[in-house]
Amino acid sequence: MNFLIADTFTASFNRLAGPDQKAVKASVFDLQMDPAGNGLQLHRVDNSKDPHFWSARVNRDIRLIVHRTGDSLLVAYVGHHDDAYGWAARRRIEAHPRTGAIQIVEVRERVEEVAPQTTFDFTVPPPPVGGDASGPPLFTALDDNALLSIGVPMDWLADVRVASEEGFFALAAHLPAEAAEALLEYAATGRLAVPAPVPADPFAHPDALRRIRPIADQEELAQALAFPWEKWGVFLHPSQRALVERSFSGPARVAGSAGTGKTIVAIHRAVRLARENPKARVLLASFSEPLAAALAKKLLVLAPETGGVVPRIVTASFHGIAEQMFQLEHGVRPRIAKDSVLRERLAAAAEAQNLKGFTERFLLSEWSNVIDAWGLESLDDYATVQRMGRKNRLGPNQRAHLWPVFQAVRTTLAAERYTTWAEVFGGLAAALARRPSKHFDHVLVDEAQDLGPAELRFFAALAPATADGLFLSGDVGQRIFQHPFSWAGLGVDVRGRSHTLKVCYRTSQQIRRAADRLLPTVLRDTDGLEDERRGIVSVFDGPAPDVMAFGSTAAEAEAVRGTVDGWLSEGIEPREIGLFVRTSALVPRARAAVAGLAGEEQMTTAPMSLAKGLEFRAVVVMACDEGTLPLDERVADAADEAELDDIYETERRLLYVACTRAREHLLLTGVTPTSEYLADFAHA
Ligand SMILES: Nc1ncnc2c1ncn2[C@@H]1O[C@H](COP(=O)(O)OP(=O)(O)OP(=O)(O)O)[C@@H](O)[C@H]1O
Repeated sequence: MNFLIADTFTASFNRLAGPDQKAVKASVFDLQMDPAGNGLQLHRVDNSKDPHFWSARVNRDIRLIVHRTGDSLLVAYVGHHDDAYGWAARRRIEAHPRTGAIQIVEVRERVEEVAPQTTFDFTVPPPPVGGDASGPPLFTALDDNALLSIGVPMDWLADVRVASEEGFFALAAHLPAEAAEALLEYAATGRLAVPAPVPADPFAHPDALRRIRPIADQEELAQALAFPWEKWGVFLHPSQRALVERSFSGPARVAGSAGTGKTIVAIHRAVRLARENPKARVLLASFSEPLAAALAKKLLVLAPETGGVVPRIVTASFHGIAEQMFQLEHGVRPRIAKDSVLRERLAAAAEAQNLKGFTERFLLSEWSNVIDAWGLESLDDYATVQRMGRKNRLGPNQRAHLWPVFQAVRTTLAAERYTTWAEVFGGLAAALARRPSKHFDHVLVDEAQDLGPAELRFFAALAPATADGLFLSGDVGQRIFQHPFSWAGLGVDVRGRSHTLKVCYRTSQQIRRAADRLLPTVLRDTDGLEDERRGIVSVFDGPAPDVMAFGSTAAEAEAVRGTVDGWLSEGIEPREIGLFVRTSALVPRARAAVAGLAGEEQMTTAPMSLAKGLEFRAVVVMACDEGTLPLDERVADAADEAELDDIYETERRLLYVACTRAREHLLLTGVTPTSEYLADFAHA
């Protein structure tokens, strides 16, 4: 007997109160042990169009809906008595006649009963569902054949044909996800997804697996029920699953814009690799300590069993793992020169060498991004380095003037036993590359777009040069800390092994679409890999983001406070609210706006650079003022037009990262004159 659970079950289970959940768990475990359902008073749901629905009694009020066919038992839904029966009455579970994937189809006639015919009422979606008197139909060019090929159920063909842009999301909620996504992608790009081949077993279809998962044993069932709100723990998009399961002969990369589940893929992949080889040691690294801690927490969702694979999966920040490896190599921790030390040594060296015409900020940036990042050791190296991303054309004379300053700083730092992160990464890379035996069997790196050259070398040296040795996930559109450089040039060639995720799970369609306007539709990295961002779709919709400009910071604070207060009264928890500003110095402006609101201390207020990897139900991006975004000091330091372009681009990306942390609500505010980016953001 195949025992399966559907995402509709975990979602409904998640909505129940604690004691009911406990009772449901016990019943589901019983059912797994004894699929005949003895003791659960199984009986057929007779007012359903589908004769295979049965209900099981959990307690006086709660009913479990299961679907029995041949030798399969699918746990489909759970709810209070009437709700559970009503759900089953409005559903059929069947293989789609064209794609062959098992679908949970909402029966069309019943939906009409739920949303009765209205003549002209915008509060209830006017039937046909998704149609809208004010907008032209979106899919008239697609005939039944085309609609069936992407998995639109027969019941819904007529509705899709008349759906307008405004009404589409009302309709999408009734469609199987693969059909809704394919239609959204078509609306954005004019391209229709190519259907997957029809498998012999309808439950094995990739689109069926995203909503229905076979459960092999009690352990898997326990895992599936332990964290029902973490849907990703059980149900993956077919494109995510493919990247989790696939074996790559060399370094591989998953790309995709914000919220497409790159981190989720990396975590699943780490667990898959650790499970497959009981001896494998796996490293799962991310940009910062908080992000590494978040990875560790998510790992427990996939592998909650004690013992098991988790102890063999090391989660660490980039710096954290480098520090550990450094200690192993040298027996001491590295003494890292902070920026303040570097700034001071650079200023001293510049004065000693009588260097004129370069700002302190430029010297630090040139040191960090060129001299130190690439480990340059001579004027010859400096004269020929490509200065990728620092496109300014420093002539040979300027470089010759600058070099003695940098050389003096190197000497001073060495004498003081200081080192830098780039030196630590570079030194370790050189040492580890020579080792035949590696510390880890698989290295997975999240937020890889912000790896510097020395860091990339380090991770490449840490990973074995075998299949599935190195896996990187990241989004070029979110690169905010590093200048671009060629990965292939450093031996990490992911061409042919790079895949882009296109379904956004985090951010509503409205917010994502607005944020996407901040970036070009196609991003190309230095190795020529293209990231096409037009066909991205979000799986849910919500209110459009708001953009507001004010005459003073006081007026801005008042409006932000009003909006946040509104969110709180809607039931959004304070910890689900984030306020971001361009710099740390502006954080007090955000704090002042929420001062005195209930739970203000639980709200995140931070500079945008710390927003990466996080997510909130509601986000405010404040202080988007002219001079702040892009940041005047950075702009003033640009050596030429090309470098200015680069600064404008990274500043845009910072805003993109901050905005895409929002799931449902987003507000952008500034004091007039506001940041020029707000206009890009607001224009449709
Ligand atoms: N298959 C899935 N089912 C349900 N939710 C998912 C799925 N995949 C991802 N998510 C959710 O989508 C959100 C974004 O996922 P994740 O953080 O992995 O995206 P990301 O691509 O790494 O984002 P970013 O680039 O912005 O850091 C998370 O809340 C995650 O739980």
